[in-house]
Amino acid sequence: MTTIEDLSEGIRAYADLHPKPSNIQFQYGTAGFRTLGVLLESVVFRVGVLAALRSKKLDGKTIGVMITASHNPEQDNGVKLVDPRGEMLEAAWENHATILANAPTTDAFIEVVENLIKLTKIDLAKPANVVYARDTRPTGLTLVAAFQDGLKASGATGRNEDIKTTPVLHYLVRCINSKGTAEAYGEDSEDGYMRKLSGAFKKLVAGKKTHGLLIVDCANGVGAPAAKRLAQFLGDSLPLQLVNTSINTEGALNNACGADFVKTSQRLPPSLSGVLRAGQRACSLDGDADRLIFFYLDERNQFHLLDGDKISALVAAFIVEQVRLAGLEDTIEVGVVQTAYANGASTKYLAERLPVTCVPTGVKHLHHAAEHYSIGVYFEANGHGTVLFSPSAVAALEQRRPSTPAQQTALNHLKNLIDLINQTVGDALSDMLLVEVVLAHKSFSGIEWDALYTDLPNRLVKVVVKDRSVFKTEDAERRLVAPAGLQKKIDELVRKYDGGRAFVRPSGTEDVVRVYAEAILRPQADELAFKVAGLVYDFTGGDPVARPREFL
Ligand SMILES: CC(=O)N[C@H]1[C@@H](OP(=O)(O)O)O[C@H](CO)[C@@H](O)[C@@H]1O
Ligand SMILES: [Mg+2]
Repeated sequence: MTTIEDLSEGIRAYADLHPKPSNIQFQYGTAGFRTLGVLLESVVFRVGVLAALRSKKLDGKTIGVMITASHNPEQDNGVKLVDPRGEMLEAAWENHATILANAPTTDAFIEVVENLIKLTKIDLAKPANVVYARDTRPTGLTLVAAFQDGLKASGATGRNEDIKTTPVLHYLVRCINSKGTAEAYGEDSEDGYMRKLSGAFKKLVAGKKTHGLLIVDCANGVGAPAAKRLAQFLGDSLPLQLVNTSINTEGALNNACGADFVKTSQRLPPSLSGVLRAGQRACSLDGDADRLIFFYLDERNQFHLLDGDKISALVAAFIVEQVRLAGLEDTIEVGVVQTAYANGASTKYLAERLPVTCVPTGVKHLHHAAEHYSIGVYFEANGHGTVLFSPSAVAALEQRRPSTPAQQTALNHLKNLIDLINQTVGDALSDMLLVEVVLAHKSFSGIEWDALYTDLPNRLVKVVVKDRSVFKTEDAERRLVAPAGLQKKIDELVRKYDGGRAFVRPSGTEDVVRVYAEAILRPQADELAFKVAGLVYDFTGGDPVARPREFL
């Protein structure tokens, strides 16, 4: 496809098979496009064309496309693009994606495509390469077919990876594009990924005791087949017991299981009761296996959550320790990135030990901020995160000539961590191995890990408002600048609570405003959250009749 005319003709041949539903506006948000799966055919078709154009723009580098709605209900689906280094799509192109998705007719779509080509100076003679995968949702196959039509319409070469986890797709993109270069990331296959992770894991835990059987809740999603394969590669180095692995059972995906369920409801998935024993650890993946939450039951069978903040604290402290043991504390600065949803106790624990940055919600913000440290650790409280080693940190590790066996050991550990950690994106399976490495090194069970700091009781509440776009924030979303006057009222409330903190922001993924509150005592955290929720509701003219009863 070398001319605009060819491309327009190609699009015309397929676009009418996937017409845009007339009453819907699509938005490429924090997680790409996401809505009911049956509404997305036109969007994925157009994303096929967009991915081809993005690839041409980048000299034929391979672009990734993942069809998933992560932790959302089974009937939802979504699609997002992955840039050549395995990172999220460049922000300017999110905008192009939204415009393309909303063109009302085939003619209008062709026109915006032509505009995009001119605006971004795309040379259509360049090749286009796209690698794509989907999660286990029932709408996935139909959407893949529509997406493939988008590739055909634009003459792109596609590589179908079928059912894969989101992090594996990101990994593949980076491997394909870095093949044969000095930055070669690995073998571009799922087994290559498994070999890389499990190989590094085995080296890191050699001579250490891992902690018996780890229960893995796979959310009845794509994590199940991936974890099964990983278990084969891990062998005895980390025995896994997989639960919630029914990927073909209708309605099972993310239903009363998975990382989002555990984090949001702060309790054990019912399917694990009677399976998880007191003192034993377990973890939950989300529907596309890029989030991870740990938990355990104490001797009184009380549930304890070990969330993204706890993972961050555990991992950051370990890396700082290894950097010091390697004698590199003056060369390598380890820093942590969080969002406002990080538990206040975690921020305090971390800030006493290393630099901490707070950024707005959404992984791309965390990822970019983490790139500013030589080693940047980032996790959202909900369990999405990873660790980034900058080129300068990698170089420092390579150049370092250790003067003692202890320095040599720490240096080896850090180098193996680079291979263990999926640096393209948060990765539940890679993070699970990372946590197990640190626990093995520290001889920690869930209890000692949990004791690093005590979470402040907290509560997250959704408020449905008429128009969430009137909510504007500043200071990494911790304060409202609009609607005018509301922040002052929130401040007045917060002041009345011991250790109180609360903030309000519009969700980027749902049509709600979120209220977060924490305080020293559980009833106080709840009260503060429901008072702020009530305040937000009333302040924005919420209907008194429909006012949720729990709002105070
Ligand atoms: C409080 C919360 O968990 N918010 C989530 C949620 O964003 P919202 O903008 O809050 O809807 O979805 C994002 C994408 O998955 C995730 O990055 C973020 O952490
Ligand atoms: Mg996810």
